[in-house]
Amino acid sequence: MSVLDEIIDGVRADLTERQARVTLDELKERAAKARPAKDGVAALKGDSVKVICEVKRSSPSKGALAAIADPAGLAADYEAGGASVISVLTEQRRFGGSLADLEAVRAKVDIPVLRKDFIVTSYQLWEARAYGADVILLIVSALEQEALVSLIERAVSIGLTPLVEVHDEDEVVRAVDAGARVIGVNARDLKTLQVDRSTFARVAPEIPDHIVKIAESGVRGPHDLIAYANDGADAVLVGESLVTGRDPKAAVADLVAAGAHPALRHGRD
Ligand SMILES: O=C(O)c1ccccc1NCC(=O)[C@H](O)[C@H](O)COP(=O)(O)O
Repeated sequence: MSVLDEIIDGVRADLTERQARVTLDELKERAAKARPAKDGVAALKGDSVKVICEVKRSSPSKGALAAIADPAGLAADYEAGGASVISVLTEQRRFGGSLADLEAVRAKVDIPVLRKDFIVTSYQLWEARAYGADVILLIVSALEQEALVSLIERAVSIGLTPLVEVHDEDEVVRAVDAGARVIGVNARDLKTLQVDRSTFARVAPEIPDHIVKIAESGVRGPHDLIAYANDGADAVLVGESLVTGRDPKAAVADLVAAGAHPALRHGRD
């Protein structure tokens, strides 16, 4: 069984427990009272390369990364540094996240918030909206095509922007066929957990021009953002280097400044 399979088994077990406590109707009522969702696509487009900053306590590949007692405070620092979107890992067992983290971050920042989790049912989409998310992650390798199509449709219908994650060219075809408008290429192989930054350069050319392209994982600093941007990234998603660094706000500001460099505008206008 792969690491991804193991994670999803745990996600399904936790989901069963939450579904027994909170009905779908209750979630929908809560979602109806939430602030309207912000436009994730608009937040990720523009002249500069955008930065998505992640609240990440631990990971299957590295174990504990950072305690993060105040996820909302960290998110506020990211926003002050110029982040375009905050990513909140809500998976509990392997990443130490929660829906409470999502809710706290949503209450603190004005920019769009991504619920980063392993979404396999529409119940989790309603949870995402009920706790204030604007964007959700759908991982192609974790979903049958029919489920991918239906989750994208349902997400859009309730105002969420789906970020559809791929790892290879075949998954790009599936994501595009399913109607993705935002595609993230994850450099981390979810079976081996190895990060290969060259994945984006190989896979991104297969993504049609009108789709927002995000390079996920392995960004250690501005040099990696610039490399991803030169290979066509509209945005980068950064976790580990921000949560393990000494000054997240300054680190984000450095990334944002690199992403706004006029030299990167070539081919992006
Ligand atoms: O981070 C992991 O070890 C991991 C393992 C299995 C599935 C997903 C995993 N991470 C989720 C992510 O995609 C990253 O948190 C995100 O792209 C940020 O990456 P990084 O900047 O390298 O922390």
